[in-house]
Amino acid sequence: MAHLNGFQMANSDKPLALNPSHIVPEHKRPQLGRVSHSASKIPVIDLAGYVDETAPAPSDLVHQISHACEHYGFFQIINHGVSDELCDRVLNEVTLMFQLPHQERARLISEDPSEGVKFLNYSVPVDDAAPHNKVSMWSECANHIWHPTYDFTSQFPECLRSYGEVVREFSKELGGLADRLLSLMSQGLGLKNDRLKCRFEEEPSRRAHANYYPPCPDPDLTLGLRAHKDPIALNMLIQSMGASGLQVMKDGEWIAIDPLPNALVINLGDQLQLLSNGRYKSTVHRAVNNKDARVSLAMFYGLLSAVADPIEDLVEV
Ligand SMILES: O=C(O)CCC(=O)C(=O)O
Ligand SMILES: [Fe+2]
Repeated sequence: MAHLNGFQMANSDKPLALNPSHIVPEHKRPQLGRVSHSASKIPVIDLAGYVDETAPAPSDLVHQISHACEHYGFFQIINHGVSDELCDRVLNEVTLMFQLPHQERARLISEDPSEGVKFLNYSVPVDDAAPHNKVSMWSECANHIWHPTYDFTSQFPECLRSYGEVVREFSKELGGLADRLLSLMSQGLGLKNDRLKCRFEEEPSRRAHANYYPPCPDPDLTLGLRAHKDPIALNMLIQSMGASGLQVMKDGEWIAIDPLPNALVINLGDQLQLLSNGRYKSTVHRAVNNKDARVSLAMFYGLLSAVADPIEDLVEV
């Protein structure tokens, strides 16, 4: 079987080739021909001019954010204040990281949740009715903590140095962006600007997932990431231009979030759904494959523990 540019998963002793472990049972395949690629189906919100999260935002902007959070749980943002040049450099470094010799990545495979950085190859059930039948996802993930100020890369191995440098720079920017988004989301819930931010600062969790989806000879038979909701509060994601892979379930239909120049994809996870007392939605999404490689970097932010209770002011008594 033809090898795919010689890419080798970190957990494998052979170059990657499509084999039975990757093949999704027929009734759970992505049916790519049925996916909607209509750009207008997921909101695109322009943050131009919104720089100070401590000041009240224009009511139209607050409305756009709360509408997207309530009805979609997903949106894209443009003019978000993170330079295009930096986003390009980050995505380039993600690509280079997955071009490291597979032995170097294999050394960083770990089950230890406290590990600073680890590589993962997922093998997961895709059908609730058959929880023991696992399918290998056609993807690899590098998972590490991030922080806007503290040097989280000091424990990174030498081979991730240049990735570490750029992702630190990016994390500074994303810390500020998270503050602005949480301020808008708080205002959308009728709360004080800093209400959500203060809640997260009690016990913050920040993890990054750098995802690599290798070129796939038959994307219709595989999944990059199975359908899931993110358990955390907020995800801020950049994706490579070109191949489209991220898809969102809306009204029973899969909708592709095709890469949009200079945009970040924002989605809410289960914690924000709970904190907002169900007003904001955590939405099912998945990643599918292409004949070409795709990369993304998901920056997750939320609370360390699962959230049980909504923000007090949102509970009617
Ligand atoms: O690669 C993507 O676009 C999806 C990533 C994602 O859903 C995740 O890391 O949880
Ligand atoms: Fe996700």
